Amino acid sequence: MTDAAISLRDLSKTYAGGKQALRGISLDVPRGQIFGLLGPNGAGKSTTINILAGMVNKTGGTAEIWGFDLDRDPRNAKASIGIVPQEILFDPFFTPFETLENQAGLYGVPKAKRRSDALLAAVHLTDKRDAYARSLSGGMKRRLLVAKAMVHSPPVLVLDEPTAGVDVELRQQLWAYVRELNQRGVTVVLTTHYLEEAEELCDRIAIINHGQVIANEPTRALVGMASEKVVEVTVDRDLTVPPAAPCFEKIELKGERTIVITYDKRRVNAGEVLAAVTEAGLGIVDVSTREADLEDVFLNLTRAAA
Ligand SMILES: Nc1ncnc2c1ncn2[C@@H]1O[C@H](COP(=O)(O)OP(=O)(O)OP(=O)(O)O)[C@@H](O)[C@H]1O
Repeated sequence: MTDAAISLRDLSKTYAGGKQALRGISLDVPRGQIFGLLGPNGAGKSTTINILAGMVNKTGGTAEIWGFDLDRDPRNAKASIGIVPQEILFDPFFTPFETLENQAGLYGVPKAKRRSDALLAAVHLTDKRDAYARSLSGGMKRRLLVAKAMVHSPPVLVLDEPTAGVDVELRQQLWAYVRELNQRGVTVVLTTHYLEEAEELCDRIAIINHGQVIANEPTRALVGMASEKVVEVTVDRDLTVPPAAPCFEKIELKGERTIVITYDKRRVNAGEVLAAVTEAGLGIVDVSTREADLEDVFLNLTRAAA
């Protein structure tokens, strides 16, 4: 037993048709964090989450949720986790309030301890309390799903691609709520394709590729792993062909006077890159640099492991 919120050891899954979706996933989600699970399509994120949700049976390894082993103590393991699935599935004839009450009933939450109205308020659905679920917008349904996953007050909340297809404003609202829950002590695990969001929101990120963990680091350390940097230089004359230099990994023209240079910060520094521009006979009018972001790291890691 560990004191991690979720602890996976050598978790594997081979589907009935022979597809090996997970090839021995081992990772710990520290308690109290927002943990990101990233990976390209088909990497095994949903399979991992579905195993935790009890919807898919693992074929090897162990999983613990809040210290409870999924095989030996499934009831406590299940009570410790709330899952917001990727797909929106509701009974269209129940209202949001009834949906939450029914779910609380399924989890055996006594009436006196139910918090349906508070949950509806938290996800800004109080004014839809008694509307039919089928009349809710996609975004409202997604918020209701989050509330539904929290009816039994689990210490761990897992969100599978919660903001896919959700507009920017709503995404911000959802993230604000996730942050609020986290501040109140809920450990959050999320899968997302929005790297920027993972970077902004997550304390720690694991990257899965072809059913294996290829990185598992604090977000800052992961972003620091990027070796490429980009510098944008505006020069003093129009160009039709960008200059070349051995220290440039890549160079592109953006408009007539701006060149975008990618360089490897392990090999050269920005001074050398700018000196190469000057040596090409160009005057420098303006410079801006961009730190490599998670996307660069992600592409490098998944490409290297392809
Ligand atoms: N029920 C199933 N039967 C057979 N193969 C499956 C099943 N579910 C998933 N797979 C396969 O297992 C692999 C992992 O899929 P999974 O859905 O876990 O990936 P993912 O990382 O969640 O991707 P996505 O972001 O596209 O949902 C994929 O190759 C997928 O085709």
